[in-house]
Amino acid sequence: MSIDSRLPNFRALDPSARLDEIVNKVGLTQEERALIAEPNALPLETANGMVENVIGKFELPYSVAGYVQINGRDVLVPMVVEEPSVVAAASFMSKLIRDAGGFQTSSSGPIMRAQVQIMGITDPYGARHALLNHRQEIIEMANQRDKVLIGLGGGCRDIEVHIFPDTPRGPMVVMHLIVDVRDAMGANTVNTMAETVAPRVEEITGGKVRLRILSNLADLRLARARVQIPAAILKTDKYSGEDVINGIVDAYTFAAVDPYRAATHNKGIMNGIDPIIVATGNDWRAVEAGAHAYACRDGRYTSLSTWEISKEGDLVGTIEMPMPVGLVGGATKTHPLARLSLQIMQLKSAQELAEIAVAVGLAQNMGALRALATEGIQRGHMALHARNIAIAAGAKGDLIDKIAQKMAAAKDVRTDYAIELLKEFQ
Ligand SMILES: CC(C)(COP(=O)([O-])OP(=O)([O-])OC[C@H]1O[C@@H](n2cnc3c(N)ncnc32)[C@H](O)[C@@H]1OP(=O)([O-])[O-])[C@@H](O)C(=O)NCCC(=O)NCCSC(=O)C[C@@](C)(O)CC(=O)[O-]
Ligand SMILES: NC(=O)C1=CN([C@@H]2O[C@H](COP(=O)(O)OP(=O)(O)OC[C@H]3O[C@@H](n4cnc5c(N)ncnc54)[C@H](OP(=O)(O)O)[C@@H]3O)[C@@H](O)[C@H]2O)C=CC1
Repeated sequence: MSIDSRLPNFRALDPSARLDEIVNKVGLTQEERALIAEPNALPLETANGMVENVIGKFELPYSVAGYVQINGRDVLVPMVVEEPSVVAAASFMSKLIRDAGGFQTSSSGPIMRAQVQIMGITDPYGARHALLNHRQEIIEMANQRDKVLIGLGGGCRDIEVHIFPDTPRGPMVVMHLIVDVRDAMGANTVNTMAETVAPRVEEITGGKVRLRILSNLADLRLARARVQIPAAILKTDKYSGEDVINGIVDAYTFAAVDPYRAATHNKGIMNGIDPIIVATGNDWRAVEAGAHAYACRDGRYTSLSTWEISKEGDLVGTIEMPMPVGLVGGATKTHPLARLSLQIMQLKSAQELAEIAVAVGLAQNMGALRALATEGIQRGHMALHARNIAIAAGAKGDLIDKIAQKMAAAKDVRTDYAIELLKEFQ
């Protein structure tokens, strides 16, 4: 079913009316609606089965970003995040990008690496060749364990052997299993394979296998997004489109050359990505680890995105990064709201989810750079953060927005001012 991801006036509705709009657009049932609306989406019994030492549940806001259009397909994007202005910026930039034709995305196959560390070897180059001579046998052995994955067209595809000839503990050989994990994130899948082949690896090399674990530097599982936006779409009351474009490209260049800035720039990208990873029950630590390791792959930490100016003078943004996410496995099927998030996005494959995540990451990056390079981050962000401050100061009901608006208008968003205003209004 194709949907319309535009959400005009959505922000003006109350949460229940917003939910009705999403239910209607996506065609959710009343039972599914109730899961989002009611406070017990994740039963304690399920939570207790997910992790250890559970004493309760910790809730976060569940939002939907609008206007996202990817390769011509409209997608409503669920986001779970505690930080104000993230969802607003994702929607706003997706709206501008949509007017310019939307996101173009692509991805590599869902390929993960597992590492098998081999110690106690005096002839690491000889061991490498021995392992490569047994390549087919090792692949077949790895594939014996997971019939479901093989049935789905996945499985171990290849091996690589890396050598560290001179470590403080002597020569180290590291064999990689290169595994197509289909629609899973794949950690458990590849870890099982690595443990399965380890005894044979010891026989082949005469060494001692130590670690058998996936690598979170998922550099064979890349997702990409590209946008091209004419200056006319970017102009504001105070800035010409050319000013905005030059500001964004200068801001990107700062991140490209300076790791202190790149860390913040990439945090802005992850502002768009992490909330989708959380909303779908995926492993955000794995995504974060992969992102930052990839940002440093040439030995110098740099930007995960690029911003350039096309021949026509348009702004061109791109992003390419690891995106190890699944539609099955982990908590994706255990957490009822994670299942619903996948349904809201109407996903058919993990690669589609990966592409949506990086597209929203790119939009989020554009939102932050656009604000930073023009009026500054505080106007838009602090106006929304003011509601948090008002709540922290003790405001309830209508007073939250009243106090937040007053602080934003005065450009003075502080808890002590909020407390002062609360006393005035009460
Ligand atoms: C915050 C905005 C979007 C306001 O921007 P604005 O110009 O006030 O927005 P607007 O009122 O003209 O609305 C435009 C659209 O934005 C959306 N929108 C606007 N407001 C809302 C809202 N309340 N609730 C829901 N949606 C909202 C909404 O889609 C709306 O269109 P509509 O659907 O109404 O036709 C803008 O100022 C912005 O994009 N700022 C950047 C915010 C940002 O990056 N936040 C991240 C937190 S800061 C950080 O952690 C990262 C950083 C900055 O350090 C990274 C870095 O340094 O690179
Ligand atoms: N360093 C890290 O990042 C680590 C992360 N983890 C955790 O591992 C979990 C993810 O592991 P993962 O292997 O994805 O999870 P699971 O083991 O839960 O699920 C993967 C399994 O699902 C089955 N499956 C069913 N349908 C499909 C399909 N369409 N595509 C692929 N597989 C399918 C497969 O076989 P079958 O049915 O036979 O199982 C596959 O092995 C996360 O919770 C993560 O936090 C764990 C260790 C380390």
